[in-house]
Amino acid sequence: MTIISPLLVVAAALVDADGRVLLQQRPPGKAMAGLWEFPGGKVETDETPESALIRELEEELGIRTHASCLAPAAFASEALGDRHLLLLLYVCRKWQGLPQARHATELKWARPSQMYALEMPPADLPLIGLLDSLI
Ligand SMILES: Nc1nc2c([nH]c(=O)n2[C@@H]2O[C@H](COP(=O)(O)OP(=O)(O)OP(=O)(O)O)[C@@H](O)[C@H]2O)c(=O)[nH]1
Repeated sequence: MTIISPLLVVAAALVDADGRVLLQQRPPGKAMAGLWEFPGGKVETDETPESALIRELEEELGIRTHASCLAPAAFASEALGDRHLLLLLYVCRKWQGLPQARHATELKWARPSQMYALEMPPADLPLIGLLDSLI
């Protein structure tokens, strides 16, 4: 039997006062370039999922938040090349700073209903409806 090692990724649905969610566009040169995704990234050794997400939000957007502001919301489980992606999605409504695209090509605020018209990674598609029922 082949053991597929899971790739643990954390991501945030940052929700604004109008119920819109921040998406970022993956830059050229990265896998899935051009697709719109939730900010986040891989959980590194010795990190908790929450500390990894706090680090990624600071690196990618220049915003600061706290573990108490990260509400576990949904997860996705999807084959990704020779790995298996486990993506943990948190809802976050409270952060400090104005999100800036430090790594992404562009940022966009979108309601879940608008996400169906955007190109997003396959793992994210089941998350859209779940998010819609949560925010
Ligand atoms: N951040 C994020 N990653 C996602 C989403 N959906 C999804 O399939 N992924 C996948 O999860 C993996 C996250 O890796 P990444 O490359 O963004 O992570 P990272 O910031 O640690 O990048 P690095 O490897 O350049 O250091 C990628 O394979 C990415 O395609 C999503 O909504 N947000």
